[in-house]
Amino acid sequence: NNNNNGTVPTPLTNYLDTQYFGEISIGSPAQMFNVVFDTGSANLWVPSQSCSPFSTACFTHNRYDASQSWTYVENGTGFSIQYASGNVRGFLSEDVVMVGGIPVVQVFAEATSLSAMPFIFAKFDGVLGMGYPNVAIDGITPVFDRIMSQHVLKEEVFSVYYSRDPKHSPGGELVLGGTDPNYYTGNFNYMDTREVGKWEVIMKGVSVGMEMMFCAEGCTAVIDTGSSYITGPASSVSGLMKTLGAQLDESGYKVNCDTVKTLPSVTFHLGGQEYSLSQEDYILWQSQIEGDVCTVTFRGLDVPPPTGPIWILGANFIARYYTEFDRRNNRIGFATAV
Ligand SMILES: CC(C)(C)OC(=O)N[C@@H]1CNC[C@H](C(=O)N(Cc2cccc(Cl)c2Cl)C2CC2)C1
Repeated sequence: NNNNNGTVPTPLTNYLDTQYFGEISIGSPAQMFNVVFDTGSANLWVPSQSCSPFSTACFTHNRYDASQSWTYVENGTGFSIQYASGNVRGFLSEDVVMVGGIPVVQVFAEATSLSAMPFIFAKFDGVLGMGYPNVAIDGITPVFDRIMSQHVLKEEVFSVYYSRDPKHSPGGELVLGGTDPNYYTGNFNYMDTREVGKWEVIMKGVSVGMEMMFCAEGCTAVIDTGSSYITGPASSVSGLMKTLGAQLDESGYKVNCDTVKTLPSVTFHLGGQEYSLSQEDYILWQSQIEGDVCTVTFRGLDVPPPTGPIWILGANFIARYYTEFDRRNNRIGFATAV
């Protein structure tokens, strides 16, 4: 619903503070899909009606049926994405995609095979990449670029609000064309992207409490709306966890819930500003039968050069800092989220 001031809001659902997704439609008549708006990638894919019966992850999600859409255009080019955590394979199709009520004729991928890991845990059906065209696989023009070329947006930016409380409604909001003052306070602090073509910035350090501990000589931080957590080089994260007294077990780093209130804040030095996360921002506190479990929402991930070493600031960072992605000026802005 383009409320005529050139900004288009899409409400997001928050699933356990780890998955934030919104609804789009593909085809005529509209076939609905829940997608993650992912700044770390630049392709749109959804499960296909023709996915293999052995792909469990496919059958537990909404699937696109080309035969039911009269605006479908065949393409058939092969498609595959290799994620760190799994892979997606399929073929390209073209149809009308509606995002926030804006129609675009879009080339997207019909996924015919989805690796069970991690997609059986996905509450969303697919991914709508909000990255730059040069990140797009098969050189497909991304959705946001197709929307920008329609000149319907007030500004060539999009903004993301992620709620921190799964009971809060809405669980989040994507705004195309501007920002939503209902979800942030104070001013935006902007920093240029490290290079044109990726939603990443130069980070000047990571401190724990008052002590600068990592990335003191500078490193790269990817601002990734499609990642649940914060990841950093495995050696740095394990050093950080030792400082927090966290133990690594099969499902991540855990701390004793009794110690949570004494934990130090972790601060990311970006663009001349300090962005701190306190313990309630980076601890996932789950009350379970056998007692409370407190997970530290940081993960070690070694991304090989030339891309890495990098830190990835995901949903738990964005939930604290409302984020504006500015394609006009190739910069990212942060304001304190409400
Ligand atoms: C190189 C290239 C392939 C472009 O890299 C990427 O696409 N990199 C993507 C960067 N953003 C996060 C993406 C991701 O990890 N998932 C999986 C995921 C994330 C959170 C929770 C769940 Cl359940 C899942 Cl399945 C996609 C859903 C966004 C990978």
